[in-house]
Amino acid sequence: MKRVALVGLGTMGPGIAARMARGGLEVIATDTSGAAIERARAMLPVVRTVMDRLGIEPPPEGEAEIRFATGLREAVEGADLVLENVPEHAEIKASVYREIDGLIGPETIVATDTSGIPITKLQAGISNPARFVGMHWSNPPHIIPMIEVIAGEATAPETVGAIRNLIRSLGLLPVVVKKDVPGFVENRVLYALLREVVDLVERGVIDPEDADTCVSWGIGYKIAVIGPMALLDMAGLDIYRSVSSFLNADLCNRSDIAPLVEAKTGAGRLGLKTGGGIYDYDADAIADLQADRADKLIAIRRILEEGA
Ligand SMILES: NC(=O)C1=CN([C@@H]2O[C@H](COP(=O)(O)OP(=O)(O)OC[C@H]3O[C@@H](n4cnc5c(N)ncnc54)[C@H](O)[C@@H]3O)[C@@H](O)[C@H]2O)C=CC1
Ligand SMILES: Cc1ncc(C(=O)O)c(C(=O)O)c1O
Repeated sequence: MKRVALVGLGTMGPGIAARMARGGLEVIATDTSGAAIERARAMLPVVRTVMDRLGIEPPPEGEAEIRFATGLREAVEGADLVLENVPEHAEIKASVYREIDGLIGPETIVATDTSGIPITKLQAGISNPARFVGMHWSNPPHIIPMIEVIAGEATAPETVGAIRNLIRSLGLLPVVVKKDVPGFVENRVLYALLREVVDLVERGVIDPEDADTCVSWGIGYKIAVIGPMALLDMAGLDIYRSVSSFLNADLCNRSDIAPLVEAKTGAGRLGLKTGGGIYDYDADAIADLQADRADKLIAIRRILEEGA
């Protein structure tokens, strides 16, 4: 696999483009928004510096080029892989698949970075579903090494194998999800946690800052080293059995969107990208906050990879 077309340059696209180019893949990236293309172009030096600090080396042939295209036709022409990164709405994704369908060859793989729309549903809108697959990166994609690979009912095993091998060749960690369940694995786990934390904050059990301290220093720090299944063994399955016998029934099980989230999104408070969400952000301090987070993620990743 040599050439990748990346469609969508919002939160995820620029980091993915940079990571793939660092791995030697020629990237042609596009977005319907000219502003998004310019923002992505401007982000590349910062992202490359973070990858340098992570010690992510290019292959002997060197880092590949990233080009920006203003239209889908130019972006996907000659691509071995088209990676779709447009918003998480099935209809928007379907319109992209309809548009590229006539522009790509039978060998081109189309992958989606959907956070959790079933692949079987998305691949129904493409004429070669055997070459369609989920490739779910985690944010920030130039730092987090794990990528989920998900087959839909019509995905060929060779397509899964090709994407898994591609991820390995980039020095990243593919995890093949064996069933096409909504949210796959990473987001099922993350959203179980987020649902509970939002509920606890909403019910006044804890303030947002203390919830973050509790989860980051109590669970997050430990879980980076000891995964949840291994944690069960560390705690003892007898303990888990006793606690879960009364606690499971009391955990949040709401199936709608929490009022706190509806209120914030309704007021346009989407988080960092609008200058405020759960917390408020000073526009001048956002770059420093992101740099500080990148520094810490780099330091933790080095230790996890190399040992203390
Ligand atoms: N934000 C996150 O933390 C993560 C998001 N994802 C998934 O990745 C995908 C992209 O997410 P984000 O980057 O957060 O979205 P975003 O909303 O930040 O960016 C999407 C970009 O797609 C562009 N776009 C819309 N329609 C287009 C079209 N027809 N052709 C080309 N470009 C088009 C928009 O202009 C925008 O720049 C979604 O499916 C999302 O669920 C996956 C992992 C993490
Ligand atoms: C809130 C949220 N939702 C989805 C994702 C994703 O992986 O798709 C993430 C992420 O961190 O990557 C996320 O934080």
